[in-house]
Amino acid sequence: MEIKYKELIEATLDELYADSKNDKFKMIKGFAKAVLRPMQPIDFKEVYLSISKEQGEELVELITNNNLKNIVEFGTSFGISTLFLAQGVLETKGHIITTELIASKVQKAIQNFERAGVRHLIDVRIGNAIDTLKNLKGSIDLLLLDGWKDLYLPLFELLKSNFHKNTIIYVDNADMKDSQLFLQTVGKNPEYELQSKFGGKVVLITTVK
Ligand SMILES: C[S@@+](CC[C@H](N)C(=O)[O-])C[C@H]1O[C@@H](n2cnc3c(N)ncnc32)[C@H](O)[C@@H]1O
Repeated sequence: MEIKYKELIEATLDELYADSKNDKFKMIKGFAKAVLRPMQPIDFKEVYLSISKEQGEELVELITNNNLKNIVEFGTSFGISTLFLAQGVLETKGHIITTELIASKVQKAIQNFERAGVRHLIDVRIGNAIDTLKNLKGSIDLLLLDGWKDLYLPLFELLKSNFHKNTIIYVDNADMKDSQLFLQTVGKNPEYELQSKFGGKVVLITTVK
């Protein structure tokens, strides 16, 4: 990766991680809004909810070690995970489609991609992932699932025809209830293999070879 990109991405990530230190307080506000009704993404419009730095660094390795080029991400938030994906595809000469429901988050994510010098690698889609990823053309090498967990199964079904025998599906927050239901369903299919990482926080789904 050119030094120019490496420095810009790392500087942007450092700033974003520093800012995300306030997530805990902002999350309490989000939970408070959801006392009398189910939680909604808008309740967390100020919150990063990002993957950890260790996860991000491992994602970069996953992309470069497996030469993954066509990447789709569900759940952009402010773009932390997308910036790690960008580090990977700078090496493999790939590109990223990422999608986020909350327009204000998308605006900030785009600013972050511009600051990091990688906007040209990222197709950012605003709206419900079920709509924005409908009729997706081309194959997917890596699908990162990191949005609302009840959509993991419908999105997996929607995008299944874009998978190939080496596609990797990265499931974040795999230990949450809805993710577990999704993984139980996929795990029943003998075509797929599940590998747990980060103490069960992440599961990688691959095709049995
Ligand atoms: C856990 S956060 C993503 C964090 C991000 N991947 C990172 O590591 O920086 C989940 C995001 O998914 C978004 N989201 C929830 N439901 C969605 C939907 N139906 N379509 C698109 N995005 C959605 C939320 O607004 C939230 O920003």
